[in-house]
Amino acid sequence: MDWKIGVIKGDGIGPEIVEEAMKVLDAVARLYGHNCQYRQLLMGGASIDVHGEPLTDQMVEEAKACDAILMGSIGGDPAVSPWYRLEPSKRPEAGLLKLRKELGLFANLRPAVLYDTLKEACPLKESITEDGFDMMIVRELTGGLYFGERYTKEVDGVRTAVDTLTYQEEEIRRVAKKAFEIARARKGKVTSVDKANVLDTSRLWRSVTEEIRTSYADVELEHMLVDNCSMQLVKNPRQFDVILTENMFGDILSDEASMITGSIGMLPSASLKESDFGLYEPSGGSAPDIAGKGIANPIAAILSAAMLLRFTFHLEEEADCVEESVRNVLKLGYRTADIMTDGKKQVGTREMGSLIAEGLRKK
Ligand SMILES: NC(=O)C1=CN([C@@H]2O[C@H](COP(=O)(O)OP(=O)(O)OC[C@H]3O[C@@H](n4cnc5c(N)ncnc54)[C@H](O)[C@@H]3O)[C@@H](O)[C@H]2O)C=CC1
Ligand SMILES: CC(C)CC(=O)C(=O)O
Ligand SMILES: [Mg+2]
Repeated sequence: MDWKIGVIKGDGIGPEIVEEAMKVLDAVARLYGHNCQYRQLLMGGASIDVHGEPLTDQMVEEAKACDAILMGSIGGDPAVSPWYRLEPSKRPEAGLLKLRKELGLFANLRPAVLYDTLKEACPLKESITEDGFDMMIVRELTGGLYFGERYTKEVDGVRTAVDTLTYQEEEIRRVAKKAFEIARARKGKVTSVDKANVLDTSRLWRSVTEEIRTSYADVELEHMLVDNCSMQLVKNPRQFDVILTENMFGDILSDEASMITGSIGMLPSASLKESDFGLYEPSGGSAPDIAGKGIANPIAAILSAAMLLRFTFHLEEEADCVEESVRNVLKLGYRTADIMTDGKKQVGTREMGSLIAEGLRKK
């Protein structure tokens, strides 16, 4: 099979971890006889440096011409980076939001799995983690607060900022359907997370998810308020199968879920639409605090590449092969700094990528 993959290395640790994901994709392609071609695309700070804007229209067109996009992360440290002296619509994050919107990637899948081998890296107590957990967060990605009208202006001499949270029923319906489909292929439970005791958008969210449930009699639906959900994630993460939620709640809850797997460096993601096209990226950011040190964990990027094989190309065996190699390398005791615990072997970004690429075994 021919793979035409757009690669956005991005900023900070982005290039370091994407190179390891490409190393693994190249190795899988060799093992299974696929032809992998990359097209480098610019976005975020890297694009600002060249084009003066975080994502050009030409990049969007080039991205659309690919089968899938593999991405690192974008952005810098706002306290020091010159990118944050630009107006907000010209900053790195605006490029990412534009890309998600232009490509219509409304469903962001963020799987949070506690590997047996990483229990020691999990900050939760043993009685909570002993049986592990495996959840999928389905986050709405192209609506809500991140895409509403926003401005800051003086009102009666007082600086006033406004962000708008809007959802239309169709935006909720399509992502809810995805969540129910995914739950059906897993343990059959959707927890829809909202703030329906306060927000109108959440009350609409509840009502639409209730409508969708009628087409999925085999899937259980429960509703949970977001503040309670953030607590339940650390109290009893095993209760969750699929968490369905809106854009900002999903952004926050998925970072929390990542930490209980050991590190944000472990959490991949897939951003999907109705077709097979998808954008695959780690859930975390560009980690400017560790960029250039060769210590970032590339596993989230590598597992994102596995999701690319599964969701865009429907190559289950190849995706399993990558995930299996990640599990084996962890079992052998190799750890990057963020998941390092006593008695394990600490390795850097490139070594971790090489171990996973070299550990691939055809089934
Ligand atoms: N999708 C994207 O491209 C995203 C970009 N960002 C951007 O990233 C920049 C930094 O944001 P932060 O709030 O610091 O979040 P962050 O996720 O980049 O970092 C938070 C903490 O996690 C650590 N970390 C993240 N990924 C890691 C990895 N692979 N291995 C080891 N440790 C890792 C960092 O070192 C840091 O201590 C900002 O400019 C932000 O806007 C943030 C989130 C998502
Ligand atoms: C940088 C933001 C626009 C996005 C974000 O934090 C995320 O997708 O996790
Ligand atoms: Mg985030």
